[in-house]
Amino acid sequence: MGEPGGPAVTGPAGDGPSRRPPAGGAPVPRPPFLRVRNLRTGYGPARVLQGVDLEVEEGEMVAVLGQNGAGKTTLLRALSGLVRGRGSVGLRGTELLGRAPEEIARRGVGHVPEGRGVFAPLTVEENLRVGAHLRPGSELAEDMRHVLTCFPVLRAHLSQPAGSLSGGERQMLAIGRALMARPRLLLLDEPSRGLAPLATRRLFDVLRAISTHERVAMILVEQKTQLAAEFAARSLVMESGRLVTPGMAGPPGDPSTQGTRPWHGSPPGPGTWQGSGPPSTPDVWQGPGNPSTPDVWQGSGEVWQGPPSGGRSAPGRPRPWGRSHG
Ligand SMILES: Nc1ncnc2c1ncn2[C@@H]1O[C@H](COP(=O)(O)OP(=O)(O)OP(=O)(O)O)[C@@H](O)[C@H]1O
Repeated sequence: MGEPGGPAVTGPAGDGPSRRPPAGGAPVPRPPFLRVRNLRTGYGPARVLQGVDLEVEEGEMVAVLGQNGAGKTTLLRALSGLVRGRGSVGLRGTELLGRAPEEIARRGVGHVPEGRGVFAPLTVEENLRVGAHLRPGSELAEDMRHVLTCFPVLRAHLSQPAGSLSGGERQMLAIGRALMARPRLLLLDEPSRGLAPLATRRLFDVLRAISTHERVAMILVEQKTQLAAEFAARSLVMESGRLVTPGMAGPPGDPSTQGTRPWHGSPPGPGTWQGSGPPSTPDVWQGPGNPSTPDVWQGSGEVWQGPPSGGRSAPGRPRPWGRSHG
């Protein structure tokens, strides 16, 4: 069951990274397009997600990698409301947890599940129309044109049953059907499954173009890790029910986050925290030892040693801890 009374997600939706500053003041950071906090869920007594934290910006493609059974599919299901979660999932400032899957879809979340889910007896065109059932009819022709521009190969098969398509064509149809709903966030579960490397590259090219030019955020669950990492703006790994960034060091003494990022919580002692990332995807470091007064470190591709000996460090101001190595 979701937690409607969970942490409030506030702030207006919009395009830029920050709101207009109050007269004479610094810009107020806008909440990220998607902000997931401490998301937990499972199946019956089995806990799968143990506290996922994730932020995705508008138009950003994030790859989620990890071992079989790590919980990647479960994460996508929780985000689209197919399994109930606890914690917080904020989309453009609106809490999604506790809402029905159809309402989440209506709010702009498209989910392409694993396995090329298409309606095999329906034609390609009928499948696409089904995808548009949440949208006004007058836009259907325009959306259809758009999808066929993204996946021109489907045009030749419009009146053919979807069940007769090749694996790659079915995958394109499944994604095309999701696009018909004009999602702002697209959840893609192993879209490359069964595709040859060249076909995967072509598909990822199309996805990246959609994310870049139409500002559709994407969470791409993939087993083809290298290729996914090449196309995505960021890669995260599902580990022990949490999302971590490969190659980043957490606070020493915390085995659950050792060598990983992001990390939230009180550090057990001075150590090294490594962060990186473009300014549009700030890294948050909370501490030291007092979660109520978080320090915010905004990533700049540098590596900083910490934690600070005390006090807060605002972005752009000198930090009380030094740069260690780059
Ligand atoms: N419907 C379900 N009922 C019970 N357990 C489930 C269900 N779906 C998944 N699980 C279990 O939840 C855990 C996570 O599964 P999930 O499918 O999310 O992993 P995954 O990372 O996507 O794996 P893969 O890469 O193999 O697809 C696994 O242990 C799996 O057996």
